[in-house]
Amino acid sequence: MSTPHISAPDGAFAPSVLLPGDPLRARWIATELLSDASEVTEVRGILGYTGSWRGRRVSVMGTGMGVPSMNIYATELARHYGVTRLVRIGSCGAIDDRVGLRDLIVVSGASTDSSVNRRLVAGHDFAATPDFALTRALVERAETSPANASPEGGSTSITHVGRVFTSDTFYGQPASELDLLRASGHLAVEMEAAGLFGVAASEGVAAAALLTVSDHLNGDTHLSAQERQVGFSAMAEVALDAVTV
Ligand SMILES: O=P(O)(O)O[C@H]1O[C@H](CO)[C@@H](O)[C@H]1O
Ligand SMILES: O=c1cc[nH]c(=O)[nH]1
Repeated sequence: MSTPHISAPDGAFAPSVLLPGDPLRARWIATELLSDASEVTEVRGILGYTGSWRGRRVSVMGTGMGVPSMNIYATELARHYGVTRLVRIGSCGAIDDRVGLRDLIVVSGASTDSSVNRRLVAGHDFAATPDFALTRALVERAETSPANASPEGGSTSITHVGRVFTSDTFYGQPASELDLLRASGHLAVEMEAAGLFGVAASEGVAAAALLTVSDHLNGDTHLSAQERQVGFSAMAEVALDAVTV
């Protein structure tokens, strides 16, 4: 079987799929972290892989950027491939000064300027929240994962749990809007989490989101490409641990 956007045969995906926005991050995770990984889809360059992590079967696939793209891939995975657990692993731009570069954010809820989820609630505002058990597993793994441990003890990055803002746009958010988001308790901005939580609710599957802070929008600081790779491997290992317990 294939769908308009996924060319994999039946059974090609594991029940749990990690979802980075960047398909090349999916490939990096498959080749560097998974055992026996094989490519299962490549339609439009959105790469998907299935392999194993500590002996448990797991998949990883890119989603592209933005809510509409996430909506397509998450829906097709849940509806046509029997996927029951979807975990976004993405980058984000922090807007709260308590959150630093490289920190992890386990998303507890996502506000959004996207209108997509309103279709689920007759035009009203949808509460875009993740699955509690998956979210708890992410928090526990982030706090104990060897990938996130420093040689001196403790963690290499701080793990935050909180609200983020899913934006339809990467560019052009005025500083006044970021001020409002910060004042109303949002830790960071990104572009897919609320869309994923909406699909999970309508398809009856579990979803969660784990983010690495790649940019700080208050101070205009950014991780280098090399640092992104190291930071993202910690995030990927935490998510792999959380979905394969
Ligand atoms: O790193 P990923 O997962 O792509 O996530 C973030 O990066 C992209 C923007 O550069 C958007 O998709 C945003 O949500
Ligand atoms: O959406 C995003 C992702 C990373 N960094 C940002 O500033 N925004």
